Amino acid sequence: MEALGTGIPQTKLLGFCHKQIKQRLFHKRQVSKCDIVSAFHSSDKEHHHSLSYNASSLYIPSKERKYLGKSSYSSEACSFDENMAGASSTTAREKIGVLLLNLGGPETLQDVQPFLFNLFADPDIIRLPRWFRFLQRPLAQLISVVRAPKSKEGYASIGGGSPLRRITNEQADALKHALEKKKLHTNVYVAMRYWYPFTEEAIQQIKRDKITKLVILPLYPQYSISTSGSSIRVLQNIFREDAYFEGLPISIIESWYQREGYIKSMADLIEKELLSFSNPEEVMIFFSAHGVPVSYVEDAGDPYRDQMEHCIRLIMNELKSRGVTNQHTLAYQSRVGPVQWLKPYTDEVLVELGKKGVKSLLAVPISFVSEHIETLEEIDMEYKELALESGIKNWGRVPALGCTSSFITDLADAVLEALPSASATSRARRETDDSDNDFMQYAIKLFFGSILAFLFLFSPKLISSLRNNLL
Ligand SMILES: C=CC1=C(C)c2cc3[nH]c(cc4nc(cc5[nH]c(cc1n2)c(C)c5CCC(=O)O)C(CCC(=O)O)=C4C)c(C)c3C=C
Ligand SMILES: [Fe+2]
Repeated sequence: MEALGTGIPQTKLLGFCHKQIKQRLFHKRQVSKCDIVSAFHSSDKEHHHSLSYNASSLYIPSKERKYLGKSSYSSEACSFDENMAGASSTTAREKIGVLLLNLGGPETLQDVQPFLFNLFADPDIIRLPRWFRFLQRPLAQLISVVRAPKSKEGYASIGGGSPLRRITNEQADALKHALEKKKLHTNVYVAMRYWYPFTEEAIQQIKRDKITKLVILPLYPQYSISTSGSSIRVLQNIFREDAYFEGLPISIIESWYQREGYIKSMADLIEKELLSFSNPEEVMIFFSAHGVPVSYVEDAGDPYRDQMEHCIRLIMNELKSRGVTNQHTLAYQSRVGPVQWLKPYTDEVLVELGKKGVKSLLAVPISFVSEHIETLEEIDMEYKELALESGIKNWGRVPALGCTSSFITDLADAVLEALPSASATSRARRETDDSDNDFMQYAIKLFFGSILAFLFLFSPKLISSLRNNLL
């Protein structure tokens, strides 16, 4: 099993694993055991999992570098009235910021290749062993160029670009208003991981606005190393270099799929969509989650699969309590590259269900709260066609939550609940990575690495295998 065509056994990939993050946080003293447990372990309690910390307490091994195709851009943020004070837990002088984390998407077809470069250059997306990390960017360049034509086709079919920026801005606006209704006046910022507005810009804006307390809210209900984890790592890299952020009380809501408001909002959407079928009780509810490579869960301790399964249990229990007792199933979509991804795969399950005689199916995208290429193209076009070809007669799809008011109100409650636990502690002793400072080791790596990179990148076998797997 190889890691995304690198030729490196997947089982040997190191990356920065979730278990290591937990251990390192423990050893850095500043986060209590209790905080970590609440942040990483799922429970049936109906509150979010949040992690309060001071930025300087976190250890991050690798430097963040990314392609920046444009020289300037503005960060998206809702306006902030400095004189307005918030809810009971804040003081009149406090300036509360909410930072929404999201993936970002190409806005034009020209953006697609550099966007893909940013994505594949992320060490949380292609997880290379330490000694091979210098290959990250050349590999990202190669994979992004090879994959771009296929991705462009997808984006062209949904109007020439991703709707993510627009929808996320609308959600930011709606959240700000929902918080205002609850008497908390905030500035809501958007930080995208792979496209505009980039995380770094949102962070600069927070600093310029002199925010005094920050709640970080990833727009992914379930935690994965590859999504929320990656964005949080970037933030940690920025924060530990900056005295302002080291002193800023911060609370991170790591995952929130188990919140009552979210579960009920999802159940509402499903219930409503079932009614569009002529025989609603016969419809198979088909949850389709974005996949991750199996090694993330089995080797790196990514809680994503557990959280996904738990999330679906909670939604089905909620539906049951409303008298909806349809059959349901979960499958994983959008795999990339030759490695094993979480199973079962959406396309394979659709064919099986067709063979088994399922006639009506309601697809429910479950890992993301906005419409995006994988709902609009992959589910609505590719999977629908496959399902109909496989014998399924009646197809439906639940829309993404977007700005559904019960959902946004619940996110506002999550922010309010997270605020009291935002905390800052004194500057921690920084742990530097010895090997990063060791010039000899670096030179040796570079020498052998260059030879390997040459063999790797210019091998016709590798290039044709990449083409087969990425197109
Ligand atoms: C919870 C959601 C997501 C997980 C987990 C995730 C992991 C993951 N993704 C890739 C590769 C690609 N993802 C792409 C687009 C994309 N991914 C998500 C969400 C998750 N990804 C979203 C919302 C989007 C769409 C953004 C948009 O523009 O609308 C793409 C680009 C599109 C394409 O070419 O298919 C790639 C590539 C990996 C490798 C991965 C886990 C390791
Ligand atoms: Fe993805």
